[in-house]
Amino acid sequence: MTAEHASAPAPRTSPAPGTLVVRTVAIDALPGGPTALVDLLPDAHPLAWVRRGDGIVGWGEVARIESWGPGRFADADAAWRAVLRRAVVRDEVHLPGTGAVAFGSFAFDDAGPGAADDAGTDGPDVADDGRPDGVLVVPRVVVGRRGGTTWMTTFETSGSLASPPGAHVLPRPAPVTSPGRVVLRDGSVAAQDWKDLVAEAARRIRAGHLDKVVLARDAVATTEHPVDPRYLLGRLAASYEACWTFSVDGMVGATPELLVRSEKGLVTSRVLAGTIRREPGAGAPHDPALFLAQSSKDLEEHEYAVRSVADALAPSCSSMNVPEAPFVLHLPNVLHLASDVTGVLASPEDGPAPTSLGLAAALHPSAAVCGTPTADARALIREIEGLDRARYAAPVGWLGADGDGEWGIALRSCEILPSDPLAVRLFAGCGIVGASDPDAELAESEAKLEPITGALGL
Ligand SMILES: C=C(O[C@H]1C=CC=C(C(=O)O)[C@@H]1O)C(=O)O
Repeated sequence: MTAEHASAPAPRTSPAPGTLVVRTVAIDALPGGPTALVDLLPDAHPLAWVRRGDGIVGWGEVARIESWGPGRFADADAAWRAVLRRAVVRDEVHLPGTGAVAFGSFAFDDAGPGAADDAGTDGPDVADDGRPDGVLVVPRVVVGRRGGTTWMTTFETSGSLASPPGAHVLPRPAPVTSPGRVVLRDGSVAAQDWKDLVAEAARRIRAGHLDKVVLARDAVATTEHPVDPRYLLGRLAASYEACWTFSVDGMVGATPELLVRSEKGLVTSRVLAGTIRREPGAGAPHDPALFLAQSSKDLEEHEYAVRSVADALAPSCSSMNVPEAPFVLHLPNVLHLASDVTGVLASPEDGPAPTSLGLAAALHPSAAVCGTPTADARALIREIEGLDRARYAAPVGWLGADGDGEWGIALRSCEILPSDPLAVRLFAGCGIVGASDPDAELAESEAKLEPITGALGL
């Protein structure tokens, strides 16, 4: 069913769906290591969803689905199913990520391009570029690996299943290029001014207007040479193995937060909120993990995030497991409080179960990136943040033909601006509660920028 929204343009599939011939075959094992898949990617528009060396990468584009506004998820989901109705698929491997898949990236906000400009944003001109609020890219070639199995999927608009996959031989991509000298500057809101926003948000929370809000900031990196996304991907995949390294339509990053995975009826979400820097400097606690696990401010932030995920998943699940206490996730830059929420997808009597993208839509925006209550937090973000979040903090991932898939929250990420290949916009946000300290939050946001600044060579 296509969602209808008066102000948003209708979704678009280009080229218009014809018959798609999809074929997956097993191929020889790749070398081991976390970058084996991303090392295959060509420089133009690489697609990636990789963790610990497994996952899928893709290139080329056989179809693109674009959607806008509040219906961006449902419209994209419906358009994907329309593509699949005309697809002929032969899958000789049958693993998650084999057969027909599309890579997707969505905007954080419902309001569409320009929303933050109305709030007086003074950043780079990225909002009114006419870009869609959601995109699903159907590649020409996918290579995937899971456990010991490696496969290739080809997508063709002509040909037959009898013919061998057109690109059975793995490509030898052009050498990865360095961005050269990189200069980082403040984005929409100067770092020092951002602390005032944090103080204002904490004041409103203490005054009882809301419980929690996540405030984000951006920074802009300008580079000497055009940014080769693979330069970032290789470094992120090697350094942040516990994260999902992604690249979809110019959005590149390594997120530690899995919004939802739906696989054969099992739903999983890794919820993160509550953070301590790895090297917080003088006066730091002797054992940061213990400090974090006992920090009432961080436990409060975390509890809101877990609750929002559990509440959003509950209507779609017949049973759920919500851990009583979080564990501490260790990353090279920060430690997080983390909870893995799992559920069994219910089979509704009145129609199909939601796809992974439908579940992502129900979960977005969780309290890990927005706040509690959601509507109040969103309103405060729009009022004071002064930032067009674009696709930061929104679902990014992949969707399969059976609706299974994985969607991360696009954190620890950057947007390679289509309008300027020498500019990259980086994002980081922090959960604010009544006890939040502006200096500590600014330092935390700097630590959250590190995956991308490090990948850029800064
Ligand atoms: C919003 C971000 O992180 C979220 C995820 C983990 C921990 C968070 C925190 O402790 O504030 C944030 O909720 C970000 O990295 O930009």
